[in-house]
Amino acid sequence: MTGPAATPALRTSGLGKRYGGTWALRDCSVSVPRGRICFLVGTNGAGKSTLLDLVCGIAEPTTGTVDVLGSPVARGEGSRRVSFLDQNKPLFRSFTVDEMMRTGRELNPSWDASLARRVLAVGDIPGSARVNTLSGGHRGLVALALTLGKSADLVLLDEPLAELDPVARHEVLGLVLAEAAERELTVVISSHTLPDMDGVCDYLLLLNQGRVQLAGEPEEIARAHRRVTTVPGAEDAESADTGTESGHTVVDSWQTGRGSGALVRSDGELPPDWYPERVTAEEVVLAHMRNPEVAELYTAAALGETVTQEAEVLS
Ligand SMILES: Nc1ncnc2c1ncn2[C@@H]1O[C@H](COP(=O)(O)OP(=O)(O)OP(=O)(O)O)[C@@H](O)[C@H]1O
Repeated sequence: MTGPAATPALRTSGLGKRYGGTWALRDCSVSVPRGRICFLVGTNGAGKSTLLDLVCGIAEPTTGTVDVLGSPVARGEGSRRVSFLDQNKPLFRSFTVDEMMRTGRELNPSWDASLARRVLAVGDIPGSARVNTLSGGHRGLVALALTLGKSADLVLLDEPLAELDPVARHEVLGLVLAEAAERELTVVISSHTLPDMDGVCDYLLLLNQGRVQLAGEPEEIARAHRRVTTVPGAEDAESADTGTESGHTVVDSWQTGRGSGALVRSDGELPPDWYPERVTAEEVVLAHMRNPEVAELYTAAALGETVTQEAEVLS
């Protein structure tokens, strides 16, 4: 594919951010195609907010570049095509909800009042309510209404669901999904709630200690892994040879009552006395979160221009 549709929504190349002596993000080279709902996951301090700050130009990279919808991002240069919901959900607290929405409309020529209203309706939030009288979850919905109302092509949401109850979370994700289906909207959602990915997420970015560890379509990533169990006397999954020569990598392993278990990345045959089962993307993410030393894995669509030599690529 060539032309604008082939231009990724987001592309980073060798992107890094150092604060003092600490790299918050390092060697990040990934591509997110347009029209995806991408979950950005990782343990606390993994670099998720740092990546979002770099993508929307709030922070300046120490190394590398970011391109959004084919154009390079420069620090402080907000784009009408990108909308960002900060983790702290900044709002004018003395404004009413209606006044906040009016501000959104005045600042954004392509303001989508209907979408903003639908987000507020999730919490039944009255327009006359003052922001400082709302609950944390409802303030989050007001901030989300402002972010989605901007009608941007790339929406970055930093932990938008954290304070929402499960029903509201489900409804908000439904709205995002419907909006993405209707136009070629790309949404990057930073989240710690892995079950929320199910049925919504069609792209996954896992950061671990400031590095990309998994990137691409969750089904492909899940298909590249197996949960194996062994019985007493079989080759122990915990101490098995791993690496490219053996055709599989043990990502995580544990002892069971009768043998051992492991989550393995495999592109070859497994030992005959290992019993493999399919896994979900959520299980794969959890296993990698616990094991930051495991090499990166990219699907073909996620591959940036430069990746480290150890990285594995699914074709
Ligand atoms: N302004 C800053 N000054 C110094 N260090 C920072 C700054 N911002 C982030 N960091 C550090 O960078 C690392 C990554 O932080 P970041 O906020 O990006 O992580 P995160 O994945 O969003 O975490 P969480 O899930 O807890 O929100 C952390 O070690 C953090 O302490």
